[in-house]
Amino acid sequence: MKGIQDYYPDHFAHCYGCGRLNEHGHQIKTFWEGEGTLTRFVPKEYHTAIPGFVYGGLLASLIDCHGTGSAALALAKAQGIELSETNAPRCVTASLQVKYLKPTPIGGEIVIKGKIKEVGARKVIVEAELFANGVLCVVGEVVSVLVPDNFGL
Ligand SMILES: CCCCCCCCCCCCCC(=O)SCCNC(=O)CCNC(=O)[C@H](O)C(C)(C)COP(=O)(O)OP(=O)(O)OC[C@H]1O[C@@H](n2cnc3c(N)ncnc32)[C@H](O)[C@@H]1OP(=O)(O)O
Repeated sequence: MKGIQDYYPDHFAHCYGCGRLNEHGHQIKTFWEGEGTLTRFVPKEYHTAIPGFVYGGLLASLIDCHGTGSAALALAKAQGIELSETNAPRCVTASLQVKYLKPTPIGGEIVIKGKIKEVGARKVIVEAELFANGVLCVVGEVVSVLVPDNFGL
């Protein structure tokens, strides 16, 4: 199953967190799950803060790119955009807030769930919850803004 990131134009697909063309990056995929969004990620041993627990910066980056992916999904839905390899909205992070509620263990899958709080013409606010082994460890809020398709070209 494809994530929204599989539809980003190539020139927007190099992000360290979510770019499918960044061989060194996380390459996360974000999907709709009901009215919410979903991203899964399995941390490696080297994503360590202290042995056994995930580095917080990695968790922030997962919430960041889950937020921009969720925002792109929400804009596509709100604006009736049919996703294709040359046609997907692309959002950039304007603001990222993260609260670490509990240490996040390494070992097993992380699940990030997103709730679309607000969708405007260009701005989307996404609330995120990050779970490890079913336990809520981190919450966040991402403000994303649509970038023009020719940005950087
Ligand atoms: C380095 C990457 C650069 C971009 C690459 C794009 C390619 C994709 C790559 C993907 C990488 C993936 C992830 C990464 O790592 S992205 C890397 C980290 N992010 C950045 O470098 C973004 C840098 N900032 C900007 O480029 C501009 O400031 C943006 C584009 C964000 C807005 O400037 P722009 O002039 O376009 O917009 P606007 O002023 O008309 O405002 C529009 C709406 O947004 C609201 N708002 C604005 N700022 C904030 C804020 N801080 N908090 C809350 N809200 C904010 C504003 O009130 C308004 O709301 P409303 O009044 O409509 O309700």
